[in-house]
Amino acid sequence: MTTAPASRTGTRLGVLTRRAGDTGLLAALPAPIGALAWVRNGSGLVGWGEAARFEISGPDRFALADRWWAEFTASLDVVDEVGVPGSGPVAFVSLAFGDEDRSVLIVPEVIVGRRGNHSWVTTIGTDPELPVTAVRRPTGVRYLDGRLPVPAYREAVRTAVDRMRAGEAAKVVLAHDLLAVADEDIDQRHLLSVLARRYPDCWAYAVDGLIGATPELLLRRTGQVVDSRVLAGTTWPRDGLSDAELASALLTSEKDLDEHRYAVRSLADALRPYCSSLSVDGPAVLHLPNVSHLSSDVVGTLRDSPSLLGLGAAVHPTAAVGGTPRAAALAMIADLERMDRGRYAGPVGWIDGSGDGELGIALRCADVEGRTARLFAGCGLVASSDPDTEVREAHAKMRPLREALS
Ligand SMILES: C=C(O[C@@H]1C=C(C(=O)O)C=C[C@H]1O)C(=O)O
Repeated sequence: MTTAPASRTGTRLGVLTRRAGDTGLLAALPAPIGALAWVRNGSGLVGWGEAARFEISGPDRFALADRWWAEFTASLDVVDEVGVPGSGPVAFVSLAFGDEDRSVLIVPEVIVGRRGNHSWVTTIGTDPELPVTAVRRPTGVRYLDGRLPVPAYREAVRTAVDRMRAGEAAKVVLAHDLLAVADEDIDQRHLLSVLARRYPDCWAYAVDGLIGATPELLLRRTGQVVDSRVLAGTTWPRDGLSDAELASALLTSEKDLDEHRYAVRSLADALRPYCSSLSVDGPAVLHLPNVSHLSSDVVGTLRDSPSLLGLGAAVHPTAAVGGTPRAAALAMIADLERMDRGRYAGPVGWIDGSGDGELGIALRCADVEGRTARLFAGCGLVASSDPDTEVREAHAKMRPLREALS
């Protein structure tokens, strides 16, 4: 399914990027819904309003989104007084994990950006000049089963482990969901600001109601350089263990190292054909307040100038969120999860008019609509995984959103 660009037809849209004072990104968001964000350690982009929207589903979603963005940017009159990645026209991107669900690109009317010493405001078309309303915290939040409640998830993990022991796949990532319902419509800015404050090393994001803070960078393109942060292999704070003890447990766990190797290999193998050089640095341990992960950084020099979405099509889904071999793992996910992942575990981030941008993996997130938030979390499984441990790991991964909703 394709929908036509919803840009204002007939006239060329004007885009103006001007330097601005550094006033804080998330605090600029004017309204409780419709937040667009990609923020880490106080830098990044936020946006609001919609100058254009493109929705798509199907196996060609990356290519069709890419083509739409190229055509859309070619139709703009751009004045960019800053000239860094993220200035000028930007689309916020949130693509579905699978072929069936809806993917979306949104071009805001207003973007506020910060990168290094640069701060700017971009307007696309007209600035709606919305007054900033007060941020409201959600009240009366209660939790309900999602499509795959915990007992059914535990059983799905058990079955996946049995099937991997029988040789069906080496790694598969299974996820489950949970519903949170508040008394009133949830203010997306509250979730974003709590996530950004408690998880400053993650990328706090919001696109069309999908709100989260991901520690995993699928791909970033900055000119000819492409890089990625691959995570797989997880533990979490317990029994008073220090960070050093958690790190040494992870770095010596064959199960976690296996999970990690599959994920790095899937990303690096898919990226290598596009690169004249590619290096992998890791694994090291990334400590977050709720979990610690094995983490590897991959950096490549691009041979030509493939677009970020084109590269995304080549690497998604990595074995961090799919499995190994990919086709067998995806078949097992469809068979055992029996829920739509929607945009969870899909690429999320932004692209600009010169082909630069950042796509994270949409983890540690909730799909927010009105009073309801649908939370997701998943775990990489290998033949030696234990169902109860994986259920606890998924619980730890939902903690950021539960904290933000409480
Ligand atoms: C699937 C998720 O996380 C992924 C799975 C991990 C693991 O199994 O160790 C670690 C990081 C992510 O790549 C999630 O957070 O929902």
